[in-house]
Amino acid sequence: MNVAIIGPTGYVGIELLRLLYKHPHVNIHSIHSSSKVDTPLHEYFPHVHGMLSLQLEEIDVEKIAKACDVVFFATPSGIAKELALPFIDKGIRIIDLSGDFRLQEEGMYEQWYKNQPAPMSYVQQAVYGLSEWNKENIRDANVLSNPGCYATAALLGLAPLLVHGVIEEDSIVIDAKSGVSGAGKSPTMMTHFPETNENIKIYRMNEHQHIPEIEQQLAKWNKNVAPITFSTHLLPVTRGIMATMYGKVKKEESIERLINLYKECYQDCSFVRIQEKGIYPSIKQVYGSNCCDIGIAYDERTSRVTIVSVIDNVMKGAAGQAVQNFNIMYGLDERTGLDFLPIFP
Ligand SMILES: NC(=O)C1=CN([C@@H]2O[C@H](COP(=O)(O)OP(=O)(O)OC[C@H]3O[C@@H](n4cnc5c(N)ncnc54)[C@H](OP(=O)(O)O)[C@@H]3O)[C@@H](O)[C@H]2O)C=CC1
Ligand SMILES: CC(=O)N[C@@H](CCC(=O)OP(=O)(O)O)C(=O)O
Repeated sequence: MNVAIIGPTGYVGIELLRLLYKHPHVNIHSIHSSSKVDTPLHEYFPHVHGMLSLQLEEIDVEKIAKACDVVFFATPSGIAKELALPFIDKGIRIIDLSGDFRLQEEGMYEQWYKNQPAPMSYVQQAVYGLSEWNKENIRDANVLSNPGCYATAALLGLAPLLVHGVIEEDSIVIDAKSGVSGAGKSPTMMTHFPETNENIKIYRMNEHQHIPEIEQQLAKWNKNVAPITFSTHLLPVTRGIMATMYGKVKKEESIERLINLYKECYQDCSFVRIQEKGIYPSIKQVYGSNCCDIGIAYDERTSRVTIVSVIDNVMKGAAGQAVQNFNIMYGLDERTGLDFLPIFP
C-alpha cells in the first residue's frame, strides 16, 4: 500500500515513520510539511541520516490522492477537519491522529476543543479506532479516527468493568499522568525543562478534551454511565502514560474473579497484557512498544476496584495504534510492523 504522512516533523509523525519504514506491506510514498518544504528529513532529524532519504514535500492534495491508498494525519487538532475532506471526497482512506473526528455529538468539539468542528456529515463517517474493541467497524473504515493517548489507556483499563456491569456507573475516577512528549514538540512554559524536571503538575483540571471522548465510548458500553472525574498530570519523563482508575463494585467481588474477567476479555488481544494478582505495571515496561499493561486490585474494606493501565503515549497512544488500525483495515495480522519487545531499560 502507498501511504503519505502529513506532519512527520512532529513527535507522533516521526514515530509513525519509524514504524511504517519497517512495515512489510507499506511503501512510504511521500511525507508532507506545512513549514519545511523541500528539506531532506535528515536535516531536521539527524537520527534518520543514511537510512531514510525522504524529502519533505508540500501538501498537494491532487498529487497525493493520485498516488496513495492511505493518508495519515499526525497534525494538531484543527488541521485534518479541513485538509482531510478532499481526500475523503475522493475515496482515499484517512487515519487521523488528532481529535478532529472523535466527538460524534453536535456541540462537543466546540465545547472541548474551543474550535469549529468538521462538518458533521464527515464526522459521522468516522470510525473510532480503539483497536481491541471496535475491530468490526475498523475493517471497513474510510475515515479512521485514532483515539487520544489518555483515552486509550483509560478505556482499555475500564472496558471489562463497564461492559460486564461490575462497577457503579457513577463511581468512576481516573487519575492520569503523562510524559512530556504527549504535549508535542513545541516547548511551552508548561513543558520547558526547568518547569517539568523534578516536578509534577496537574493541568486542565476538569477541562481536558479527552473527558467527552472517554464518556462517549463508556456510554456505548453502558448507557447508564454518569460523568467521570478525570485529572491529568505532567510527569518529568519523555514517554509514558499511567492511568490509575477507581470504581465501586455493585456486589461483592474477589480479585481472582476480576483478573479472570480481564483475561477473558483480552484473551485474543496481543497487545494487552493482564498482570497477575499483586503485580502493578510501570510505564517503563511498555516503553517504545504498542503494549497496554493492566494491573487490578480489589479492596474488600472499601468495595473499590483499582485499575492501573500503562501505555507509551507515542506508540499505543498514537502511532502504534494507528498502524494497528491500518493492519485491521487491510485484513493484515494486527501485529504486522509492531511485533517487537519494549525497550528496557
Ligand atoms: N504526542 C502524543 O503523545 C500524542 C499526540 N496525539 C495527537 O497527534 C497529533 C500530532 O501530535 P504531535 O506529534 O505530538 O504534535 P507536534 O506538535 O509534535 O507535531 C505536529 C506536526 O504537525 C505539523 N503541522 C502543524 N501545522 C500544520 C498545518 N497547518 N498543516 C499541516 N501540518 C501541520 C507540524 O509539521 P510542519 O511544521 O512540518 O508542517 C508538526 O510537526 C496531535 O493532534 C496530537 O494531539 C495523540 C495522541 C498522543
Ligand atoms: C502531556 C500532554 O499535554 N498531553 C496531551 C495529550 C495529547 C492528545 O492525545 O491530545 P489530542 O486529543 O489533541 O489528540 C494533552 O493533555 O492534551
